[in-house]
Amino acid sequence: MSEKPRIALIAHDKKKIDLIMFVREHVDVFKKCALFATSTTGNILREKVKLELTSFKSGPLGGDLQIGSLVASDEIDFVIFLRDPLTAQPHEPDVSALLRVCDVHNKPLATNLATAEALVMEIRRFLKLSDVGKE
Ligand SMILES: O=C(CO)COP(=O)(O)O
Repeated sequence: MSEKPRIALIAHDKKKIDLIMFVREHVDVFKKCALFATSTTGNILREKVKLELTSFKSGPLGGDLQIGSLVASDEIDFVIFLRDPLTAQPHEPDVSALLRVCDVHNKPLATNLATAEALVMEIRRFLKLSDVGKE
């Protein structure tokens, strides 16, 4: 892992509120990381949590593939992708491609909140941050 963990944050529309609440809860961690996001997810996190992120195109317009490309070139360490398993996505092939490339390159990937919590615990340990002072 690089000195500053590099994390991609993505959420499908029905999961965006869950992601905002999750990121708020662990904002002390996320502030110490380099963050990447798809367009709408990034805009919402910037507005609601005041985080700095590098954002790419919206998922349906190729953003998942752009993030997948960073995973393939080892420019991302963790992916938190709260996907909506109950709604058909027009860009499902792109979603699958991103999940696949994470497996190909053995990148930690959380697709639900329970796993995202486990990933953040690991990042806290890496950053030597306790969870006592978290918001
Ligand atoms: O669709 C997405 C992931 O597949 C997310 O894209 P947005 O962040 O632009 O909504």
